Amino acid sequence: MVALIEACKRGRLEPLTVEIGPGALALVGPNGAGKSTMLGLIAGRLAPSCGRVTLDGFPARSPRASALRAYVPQQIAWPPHLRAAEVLGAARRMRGASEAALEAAVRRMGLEPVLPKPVGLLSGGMRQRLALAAGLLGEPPVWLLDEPASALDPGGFARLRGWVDEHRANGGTVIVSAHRPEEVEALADEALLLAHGRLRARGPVDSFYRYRLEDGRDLSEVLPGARVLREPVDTLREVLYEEESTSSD
Ligand SMILES: Nc1ncnc2c1ncn2[C@@H]1O[C@H](COP(=O)(O)OP(=O)(O)OP(=O)(O)O)[C@@H](O)[C@H]1O
Repeated sequence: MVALIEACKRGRLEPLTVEIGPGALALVGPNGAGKSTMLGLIAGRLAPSCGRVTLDGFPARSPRASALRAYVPQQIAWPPHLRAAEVLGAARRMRGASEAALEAAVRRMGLEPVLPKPVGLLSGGMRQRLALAAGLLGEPPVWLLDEPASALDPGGFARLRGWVDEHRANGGTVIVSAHRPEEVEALADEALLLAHGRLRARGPVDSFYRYRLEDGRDLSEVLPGARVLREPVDTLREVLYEEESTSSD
């Protein structure tokens, strides 16, 4: 399975070429960097302004590509009176998945106690678990997760991590946007850094800090928020924390 992005989105993402194979790739970068835009392009929710986006050669907006991927956006507005079980049932029918796949997804995310509840009465974390279970049930090869961990408690995060680990061990692809270094380190093997709509760097999570841009400059030279970094850039953790602390100035 290969996702290929040779595309741009006007005003949001400059032209870039990215090939993504099996494994887990984290999209990182400051607010407004273009992470959700990139996920939206791969998810077929956004049309590129130039170029093309394909999954295994199929255009991202084609039905063939949609059968290959699951997309869990940052927020989903379900009608509040729908029960969690009804949301999952609708997702199962839409995906053409089995009852067993639905039950497995419910167990994965620990949703048994909230199945009879209207989604409008669920906590933010439980809604996020529901979004993950509904989005990932049936487990297509490519998972697109937009900040999946932000509302999860440690128990929910451990469940997500376990599911992601198993998917990547089975040869699946996970593309996940995340801000917190501990989430990036837990969920991904590789990180891709976007800033201001441009691809800045890509490298293994555990050696990202030693990554140099193709033009020879250090990461800290092109990320405005990273200017204050100690030299050399020591860890991905440091890059993101410094970016956070300078953006609140
Ligand atoms: N519907 C839209 N129409 C036009 N521009 C948009 C739209 N949604 C987002 N943008 C802009 O596109 C750029 C990239 O936004 P995007 O949501 O992809 O960033 P992000 O990296 O996911 O940010 P965050 O970390 O805040 O979620 C930003 O400048 C944003 O203001």
